Amino acid sequence: MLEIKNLAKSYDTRTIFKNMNLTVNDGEVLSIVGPSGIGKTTFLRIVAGLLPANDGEMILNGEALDLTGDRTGAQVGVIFQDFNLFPQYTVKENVMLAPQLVHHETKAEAAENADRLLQDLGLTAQADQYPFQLSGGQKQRVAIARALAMKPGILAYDEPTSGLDAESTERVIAVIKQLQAQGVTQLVVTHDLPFAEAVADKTFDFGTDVER
Ligand SMILES: Nc1ncnc2c1ncn2[C@@H]1O[C@H](COP(=O)(O)OP(=O)(O)OP(=O)(O)O)[C@@H](O)[C@H]1O
Repeated sequence: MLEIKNLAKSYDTRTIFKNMNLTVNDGEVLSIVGPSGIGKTTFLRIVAGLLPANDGEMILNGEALDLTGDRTGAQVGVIFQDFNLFPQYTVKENVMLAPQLVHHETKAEAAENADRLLQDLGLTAQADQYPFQLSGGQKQRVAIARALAMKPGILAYDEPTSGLDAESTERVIAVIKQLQAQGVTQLVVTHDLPFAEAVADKTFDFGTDVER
């Protein structure tokens, strides 16, 4: 479960949001919507531990997350819009790298987990390919596999359907639902309302649900 209490963020003197309160239960999918420039990416970067909050708390499965913008743990897995895959590594290597470096998994353990995740996400045939050889939808699923390999308490996606065709969007919906059935808690920042409708258990609207 993710609990957000009284979260606030300003850039200099400009308040982007304040008194933000939110609870996402295990296995729930929360969609985060709102007009352009309202603060969704800012919020996601705070959740990811990349940007400091000015005030508030974020508690994941009973553990307070660092909100100084300098988090070292891997409690939150984030799938960014540009995927940030390592271009010099194969798909499987992309998935294997961080668990070995951060969780000190052996190469054999990391390989076994990567094989399983790639199979779950329909990417077994792409395991030895490089990111430049993949479609947008395949890159998206590699980014999801790579995030899941770190066994995060929550997964957060930034605009996961942007640039995807209808078939790839359907596939992302299927992946999110599959993870939801496994009890994975997920946050989805999106402009795509039909997509939000298809995956979300509940919606947080930055246009109306926060103070500023
Ligand atoms: N580093 C920064 N310094 C100052 N202001 C910023 C900074 N980053 C973002 N902002 C401002 O904060 C506001 C929220 O930006 P943010 O990118 O979070 O919005 P968004 O809801 O994700 O928009 P979009 O849907 O267009 O991506 C915007 O007005 C933006 O100009």
